[in-house]
Amino acid sequence: MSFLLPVRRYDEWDVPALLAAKRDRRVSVVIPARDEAASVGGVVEGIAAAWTGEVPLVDEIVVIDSDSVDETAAVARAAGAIVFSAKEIRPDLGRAEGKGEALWKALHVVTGDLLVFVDADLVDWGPHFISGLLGPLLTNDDIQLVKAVYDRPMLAPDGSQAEAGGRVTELVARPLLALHWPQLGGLVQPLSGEWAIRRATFERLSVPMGYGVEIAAVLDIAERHGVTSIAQVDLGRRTHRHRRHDTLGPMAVQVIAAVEARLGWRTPDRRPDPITLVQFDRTTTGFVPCEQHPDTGERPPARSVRSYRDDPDDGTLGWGPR
Ligand SMILES: O=c1ccn([C@@H]2O[C@H](COP(=O)(O)OP(=O)(O)O[C@H]3O[C@H](CO)[C@@H](O)[C@H](O)[C@H]3O)[C@@H](O)[C@H]2O)c(=O)[nH]1
Ligand SMILES: O=C(O)[C@H](O)COP(=O)(O)O
Repeated sequence: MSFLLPVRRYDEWDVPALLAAKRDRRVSVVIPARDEAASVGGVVEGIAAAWTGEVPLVDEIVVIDSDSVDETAAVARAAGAIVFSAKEIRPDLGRAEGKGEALWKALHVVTGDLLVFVDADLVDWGPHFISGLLGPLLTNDDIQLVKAVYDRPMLAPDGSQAEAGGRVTELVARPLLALHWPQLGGLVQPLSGEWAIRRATFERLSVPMGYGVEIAAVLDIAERHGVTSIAQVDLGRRTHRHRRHDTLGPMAVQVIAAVEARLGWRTPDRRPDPITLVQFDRTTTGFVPCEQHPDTGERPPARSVRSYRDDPDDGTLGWGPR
C-alpha cells in the first residue's frame, strides 16, 4: 500500500488563473478566535491587504469570537473583519464552547461557496496561505478538502527553535490513523488548522464542538468522497502560540472521541456523558489533581438544522430537524 498522498506547492497556481477560476463563486475566510487579541489583528490585516482590494480573491473575512474575555472582537473589527459572537449566532440552537462550535456556527452567517479556515494565533505565516489553499478547490471539482502542510517548529519562550511542534498530531492523530485508516497515513498535517472546503460539503458533516473538528472532517470526507478528494498544499512554514498540557490533554481527548465516534465505538451525541480528564500539578504539598471535562459532543450537519439558510433538511442526512 502506498502511504503517499501528493503534496502540491502553494505557488503552483498564479493569481490571475485563480481569479479566473473563481468565476462568480464567493470565498469566505473564517477565523475562529478565543482570546487572540494579540494576534488576530495581524492575521485579518494580512489577508485583507492581499486579497480584498485590487486582487479580490476573498469576498469576506469573518472572525467568530468564541467566548473571548479579551479584546479579540474589537481588535478584529478594527482590522477590517466582520465579527460575530459564536454564542449569539442562532441562539435558538443552544450554545457550546469550542473551536468546532465556532466553525459550525459560522455556517449560519457566512456567505461563501468556498470556506477557508485560518487560526487566529498565527505568528509566522503569509497571505499565500489563502491562495494556496484555494488553488485545488478552485481548479479541480473533484477536490472537497484542502489541508495546509508546513514546517511547524516549536518555539521556546525566548523565540528560539526548541524541537518539532505538533505534539497532538504526532502522539495522537497520526498513531490513530496508522491503526485504523492507514490509507490516510500520507496526510502530512492531519490536524492543521488552516484548511479549505466547499460549503456544500462542510454543511453535510457532523461537526465535533471542540478540537475534534479537523480529524472528523478528514475522516468523513475520505469516507464519503474518497482519499483522493483531499488535497495537501505546502505553505512553507508556520509558527503559532503553543498550548500547555492542560489544553493539549483535553484536545487529545476530543480528537480521540471524534475518532471513536467514526469507528462506531461511541455515539456522537449532542450531549454525551461527561468525561473527566485528571492531570496533576506539583505543589509544595505534593501532587494536586486538576479535573477537566472536555466536551465530546457533535453538532448535526448544518443542512439538517431547522431554518438553515431557509433550506430545510431534504431528508437525506439522517439527523432530522432539531
Ligand atoms: O474554544 C475555542 C478554542 C480555540 N479556538 C480558536 O481555534 C484556533 C486553534 O486553537 P488552538 O488552541 O490554537 O489550537 P492548536 O494548539 O493550534 O491545535 C491544532 O490542532 C487542533 C486540533 O485539531 C486544531 O483545531 C488547531 O487548529 C490546530 O492548530 C485558534 O484561533 C483559537 O483561538 C476557538 O475559537 N475556540
Ligand atoms: O497540532 C498539534 O499537534 C497541537 O496544536 C500542538 O501543537 P504544538 O506542539 O506545536 O504546540
